[in-house]
Amino acid sequence: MSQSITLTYQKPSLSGDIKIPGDKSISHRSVMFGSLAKGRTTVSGFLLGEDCLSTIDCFRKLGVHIELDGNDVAIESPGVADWNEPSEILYTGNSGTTTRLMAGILAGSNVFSVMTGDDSIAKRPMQRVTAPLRKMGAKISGREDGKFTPLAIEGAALKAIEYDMPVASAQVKSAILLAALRAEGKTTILESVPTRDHTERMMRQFGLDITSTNRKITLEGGQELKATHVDVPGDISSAAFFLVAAAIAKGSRVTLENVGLNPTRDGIIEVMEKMGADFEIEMEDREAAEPSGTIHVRSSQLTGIVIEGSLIPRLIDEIPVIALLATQAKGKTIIRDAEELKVKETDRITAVVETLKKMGANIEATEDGMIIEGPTQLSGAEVDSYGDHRIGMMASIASLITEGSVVLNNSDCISISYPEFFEHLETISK
Ligand SMILES: O=C(O)C1=C[C@@H](OP(=O)(O)O)[C@@H](O)[C@H](O)C1
Ligand SMILES: C=C(OP(=O)(O)O)C(=O)O
Repeated sequence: MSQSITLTYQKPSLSGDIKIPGDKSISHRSVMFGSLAKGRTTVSGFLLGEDCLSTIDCFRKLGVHIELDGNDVAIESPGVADWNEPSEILYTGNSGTTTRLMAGILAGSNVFSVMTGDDSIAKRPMQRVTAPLRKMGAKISGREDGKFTPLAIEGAALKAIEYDMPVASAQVKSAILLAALRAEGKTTILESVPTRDHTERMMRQFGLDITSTNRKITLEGGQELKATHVDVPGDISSAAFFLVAAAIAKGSRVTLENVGLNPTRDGIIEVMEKMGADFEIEMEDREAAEPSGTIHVRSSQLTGIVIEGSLIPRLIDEIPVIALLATQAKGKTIIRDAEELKVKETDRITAVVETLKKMGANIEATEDGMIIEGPTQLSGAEVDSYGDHRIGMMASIASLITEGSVVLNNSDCISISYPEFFEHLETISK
């Protein structure tokens, strides 16, 4: 039952405050770590997006007791060594993070399990995790020899590896680190480009000894996790939609509270700065595992820039909405080194270019990104989310500045990462 919505705005000036909901990456990890640790872990600020609910569902099937009370979660776990062998298939829905991190967790567990997800997950590459996990001794079988879901994983005794990452991916790094926890010996991971470090930070929060210097991460297997409390900050990838909205809708002034500002995730801030956006950041001045703050943003004149190299992993999920931002910047914006976009929920290079072209943008796809020339007055159009939450939200934000309505088909997928999105859009566009 896919929904279609018509978005009609008279080019409003946006104003008001939004409290950004919990970070998706950190919410997933809070339930994973809380389930690995024996005892009671509590979480506040948890994201109630469908992807994170898929993670909860998987651990419930493994015998972990998980209670939700609004954005608070209480996890009571017997510890990884005493999970139940699930009688049902672990369904990971639309979530790449759940599927890949669970592969690492299940590889070193004591249970046999089968994991599968939706049609989008079925197309996403899994060899990037199954190959290194097999090197560690994991017993994994799967479609096309483990290239795709479904994956069947028989928990096994693992050994440490040294792994030079062939792709810049926090999901791959995290899957290996989670398996390394249960492996004999010291695992070393080498990253050529740094990726989000939420797993490393949370490992420390749960009392583990992990070192990370010069893109080399090491973890000794066999360490015990200590159950704790996790405070999840807001998701900068969700805030990105409203940062861009306020930057491009003339006369806007918007405050975004509770924005996670981990330096491995804040590439969009660097982009906005270079483009000449008008914003201020107030950092939350308390000790926390993950930094966060409030961002005040106003509309301004923007200039096109080049976005490439080590900046890409720091803003990979924000590229759809950054492409929209670039349609309103003067001159050329070039996004390169972003071929990973092709293996997200959909091929995001094609989806972004087709969607913005329908609205009249001057945008072309390249092998590893896109080139956008602005500024362009966008026009209303009928578009599709491609079943991808980030494409659906990008198109919805575009409707704030289009001449005429945007009809968005398949809008329901937005609840994957941001169930309150339309409510928040209403709040600032009234
Ligand atoms: O580790 C994570 O939580 C994530 C890592 C990124 O994926 P890759 O590891 O595939 O780059 C990102 O795109 C995804 O939304 C979440
Ligand atoms: C790519 C994303 O998530 P995942 O890989 O977890 O499906 C995303 O949220 O943009």
